Amino acid sequence: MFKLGVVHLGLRNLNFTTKTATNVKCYTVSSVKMDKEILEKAKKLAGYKAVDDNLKSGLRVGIGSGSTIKYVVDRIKELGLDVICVPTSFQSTQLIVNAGLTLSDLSRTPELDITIDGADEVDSQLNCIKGGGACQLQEKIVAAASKRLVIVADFTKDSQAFGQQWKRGIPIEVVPMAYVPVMNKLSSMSLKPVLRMAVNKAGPVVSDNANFIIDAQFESISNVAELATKIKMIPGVVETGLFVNMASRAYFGQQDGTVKERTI
Ligand SMILES: O=C[C@H](O)[C@H](O)[C@H](O)COP(=O)(O)O
Repeated sequence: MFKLGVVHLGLRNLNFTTKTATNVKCYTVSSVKMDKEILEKAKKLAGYKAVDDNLKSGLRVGIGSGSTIKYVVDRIKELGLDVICVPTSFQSTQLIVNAGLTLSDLSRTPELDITIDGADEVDSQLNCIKGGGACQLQEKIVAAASKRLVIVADFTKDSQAFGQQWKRGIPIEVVPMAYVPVMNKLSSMSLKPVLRMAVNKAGPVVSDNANFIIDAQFESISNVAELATKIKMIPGVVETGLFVNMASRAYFGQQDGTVKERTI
């Protein structure tokens, strides 16, 4: 008799089995811990290198959201860089404030030199799937106000084509009263929409903008730009987690302690 379970590693899930038979691979508590340590190290490597290569005092910087961006903020603080920071979520605002960095917003700083942000999956053209933490709306607005978008991620986010690594679908932010018709439209486009449910709260995830999140699972995507436009055109959709032709460079922290860079 096998039992299936999921261990949550930040926004990433690691499937594992427990067993009563001897031929089943079993992830022990220590191997799961090691896996998390490797991922955290890779995130830190990417975050630190992105700051070292791209930031200097005086810049106006969009600060992304998620677990990797923490290391970007840590490095900015460590180097004592005097940058103006515009957040992309409640979490990002807290990171900036707790680090004692200069907090601004798009009303006071509408044009940014650069945004550094995480991603759930990055393809060979640096298109990204974002929104695993439900922050894609503000992230896209801030990235669009920036001259450059730089992605920081661990090696598990690095793909040739979408779906190779990220299995949870495209995060889509919707106005709550529209979620059923939006899900029906997505189904008619051969996507499999799932309303994202909250943990430690009854009911759905509610975004920083008081919207719901639908995760639209897919088999494959032949034209990312076309799909992003089609989804965005559905009434009730506020934003999608498809970031097409926005990023110009990505840093992927590797297991061996190096950082892989991709630039277009
Ligand atoms: O909504 C969340 C954001 O798009 C994150 O940047 C993305 O999910 C990557 O997060 P993490 O750095 O935790 O993998």
